[in-house]
Amino acid sequence: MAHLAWRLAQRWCPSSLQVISFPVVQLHLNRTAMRASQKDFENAMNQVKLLKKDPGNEVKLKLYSLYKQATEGPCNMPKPGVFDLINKAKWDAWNALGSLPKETARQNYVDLVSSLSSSLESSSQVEPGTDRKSTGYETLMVTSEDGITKIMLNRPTKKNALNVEMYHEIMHALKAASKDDSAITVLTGNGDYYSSGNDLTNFTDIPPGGVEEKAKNGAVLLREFVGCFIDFPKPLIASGQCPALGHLPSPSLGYSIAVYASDRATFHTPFSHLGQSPEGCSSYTFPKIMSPAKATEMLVFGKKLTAGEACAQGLVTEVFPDSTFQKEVWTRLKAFAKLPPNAMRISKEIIRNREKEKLHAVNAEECSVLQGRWLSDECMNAVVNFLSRKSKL
Ligand SMILES: CCCC/C=C/CC(=O)SCCNC(=O)CCNC(=O)[C@H](O)C(C)(C)COP(=O)(O)OP(=O)(O)OC[C@H]1O[C@@H](n2cnc3c(N)ncnc32)[C@H](O)[C@@H]1OP(=O)(O)O
Repeated sequence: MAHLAWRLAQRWCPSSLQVISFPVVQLHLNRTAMRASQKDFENAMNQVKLLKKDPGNEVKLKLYSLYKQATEGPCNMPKPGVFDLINKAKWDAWNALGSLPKETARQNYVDLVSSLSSSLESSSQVEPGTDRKSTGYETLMVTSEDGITKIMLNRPTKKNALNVEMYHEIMHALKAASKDDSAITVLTGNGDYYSSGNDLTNFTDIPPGGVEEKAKNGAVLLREFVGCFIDFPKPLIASGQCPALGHLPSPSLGYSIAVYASDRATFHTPFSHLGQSPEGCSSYTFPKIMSPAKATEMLVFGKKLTAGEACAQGLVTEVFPDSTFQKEVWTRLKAFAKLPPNAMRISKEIIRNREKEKLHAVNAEECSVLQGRWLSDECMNAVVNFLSRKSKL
C-alpha cells in the first residue's frame, strides 16, 4: 500500500519528490500576468537563482506559493493525496494565500527575496566560513588541537539531523582522524541537539528505481556508516550536552570508550515510533551494556532516558552539571590526550577486537531488516506525519 502510494505520487508529478530541491526550476514566468513591478519580479527571480545558501523548505514553499499567486491567482489545483508529500506541501502553501491579490503577492515575493538575499549574505559572514573552508566540510566542523580531533555535527537549525551528505562527511572525518596525529577523537554536536537522528527528508528523495532502490541504498549507506564506527581504531568519546535522538546515539554510544553527558542531555531511540527497528548494533550492544529488560524498554518501547538514568544503566560514563560541562569534560579530554597514543590504541583494540566480527554481522543483519522496514506502511506513515507536521518525538 505504501509502495503504491509512493509510486502514484511519483507518477502524478515525477519532479515532485525533488521539490523542494529548489523552486526556481518551477518558476515558469507568466509574462502576461506582469504589470507594474514586472521588472522587480523578474530581478527577484534571478536573485533567487543566485542565492549561495539553501534558504530551507519553509522559505522555498513561501517563494513557490507567492510566485503561483502572483502569476496565476488563487490556488486552482485539486488537492493532492496525503502521500504525495511534496505536492501536498506546495498546495497547502499556495492555498493558504486565499484571495491575496496578484499585485500584493508579487510585491511580497520581491520583498521576501530581498530580505533573504541580505540575511543569507550577512549570515554567511557571521558563520564560521573559515572553519568550513579549512576543513572542507559542509555539515561538520572538524578541528584538531592538543592531540584531540573534534568532529562537531554542524546543522544546528535542523537539530543536527543526518542528511546523506553528513553521513558521508562523518565517515570521511572518522577515516581522516584515524590517520592523523591526534591521540583521541571527540564527537559532539553544535546547538541544542546532539543529533535528531536520520534526516527524515532523506526518505523523500526517491531515485529512478523507486522506493525499493532507495531502501537498498539506505541500507548500504547505513552499513558502511556503522562499519566506520566499528573499525575506528582510536579512543572515541561522545560528548553530549543536549538531547540525542535516533541512531547516532547507538553507534557512538555502543563503541565509544567514554560517553560524557550534561545533566540536561537525554537519550532516545524511538525506532518503533517510526516503524523502524534497532540499528547501529544497538540490538546487540544495548542488552549487553544495560540488561535485556532495560534495553527492551529503550529499543522496543522507545523509552527516553535522562542522562542520570543512562549513566545508571552503563550507557553513559559520567554526567556533569550543565553549567560546568564543557570545562570539566575538556579538562579530562586534554589529560587523556597526553597519554601514550599507541598504548591507548592497542588497549582499545584488545577490548574491541574480540567483538568486531560479531558487530559487523549484527550490523549487516540490522541493515537488512531495516531495508524491509523502510518499505512498510508503518514507517511511511510515521515519516509522512513528521513531514506534514502532525507529529514530533
Ligand atoms: C539511512 C539510514 C537511516 C537509519 C535510521 C535511523 C533511525 C533514526 O535516526 S530514528 C530518529 C529520527 N528522528 C526523528 O524522528 C526526529 C524528528 N524530529 C523531531 O521530532 C523534532 O524536530 C525534535 C524533537 C528533534 C525537535 O523539536 P523542536 O520543536 O525543538 O524543533 P523543530 O522545529 O521540530 O526542528 C527544527 C528544524 O529541524 C528539522 N528537523 C529536526 N529533526 C529532523 C529530522 N530528524 N529530520 C528532518 N528534519 C528535522 C525540523 O523539521 C525543523 O525544520 P524547519 O525549521 O525547516 O521546519
